[in-house]
Amino acid sequence: MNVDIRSLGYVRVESTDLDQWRHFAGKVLGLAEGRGPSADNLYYRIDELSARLVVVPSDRDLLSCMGWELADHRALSDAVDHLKHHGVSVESGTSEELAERRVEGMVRFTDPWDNVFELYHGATYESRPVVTPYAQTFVTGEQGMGHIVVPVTDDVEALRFYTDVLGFRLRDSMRMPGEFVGKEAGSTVWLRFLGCNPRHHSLAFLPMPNPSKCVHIMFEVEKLDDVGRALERVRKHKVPLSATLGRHMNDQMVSFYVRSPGGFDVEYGCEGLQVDDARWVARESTAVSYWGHSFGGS
Ligand SMILES: Cc1ccc(O)c(O)c1CC[C@@H]1C(=O)CC[C@]2(C)C(=O)CC[C@@H]12
Ligand SMILES: [Fe+2]
Repeated sequence: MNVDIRSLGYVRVESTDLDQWRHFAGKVLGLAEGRGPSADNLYYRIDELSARLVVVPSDRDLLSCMGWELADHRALSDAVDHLKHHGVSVESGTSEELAERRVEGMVRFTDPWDNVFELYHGATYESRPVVTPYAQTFVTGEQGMGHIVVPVTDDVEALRFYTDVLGFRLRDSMRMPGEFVGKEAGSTVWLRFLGCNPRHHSLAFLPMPNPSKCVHIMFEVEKLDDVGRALERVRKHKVPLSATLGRHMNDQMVSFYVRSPGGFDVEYGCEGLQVDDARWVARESTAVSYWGHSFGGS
């Protein structure tokens, strides 16, 4: 009886302006627009899975939920037992929700900071190869769709919840001055990076509230040239750059950050580190990046 999450599977976003998302996801990020069960939503593919990013019409712009993939129905029922044992209230996906997500089974719960997690199994995948608008290949497979950084308010409890209750493994930590996140001067808070597969981190948390309910989501492409070409599209379409190109210290990813229509950032990178749990040692990185990643300056 445990939670055995295999990867970040999908992200659902609420949007007041789907045209803006269509432009951003298709023309800037270069995701492949697909079709899905509802004509009202936007569905994006980056690999064989039917949809990785889904944009749903709403009266607000924010992250709706994250979908985390489990191996099968047995893994999902073990996860539910474990969550209930830890006092988490879990609701089952309705038949409409399963049909919309094209998964066989799904449950939903919120963490103590109102982040919405969906655990699912049995997603559909497509026979036709994905054709992305700029011919880039996304790094997915057992590493999942990428990573996501969510806001929390208690970094100590968040580490306990995501590791002991959700089964993520600690991969790296970064100390931040409390002032930076509105806490007392001289205090320290932790930014933690957590994994569930060979990707260095699939989930991270920042101890600072965020109205969009997400700090960023990250997509990884195979080639540096595809990161550079995406950066040129960002400039061409005058999308606000949140951080310049740089190489992170902990996962060694070369990436940049852009502001999405959801109010959170999208990180777009390549060359992310893969780790082996049997040998990995979680340490404390002492810088955001080896070079670059100037936040708030382009
Ligand atoms: C430090 C780091 C390592 C690997 C990553 O994939 C990654 O996104 C980060 C940066 C995390 C973080 C952020 O996204 C929001 C703005 C933050 C809090 C900073 O101002 C420093 C670290 C940044
Ligand atoms: Fe990131």
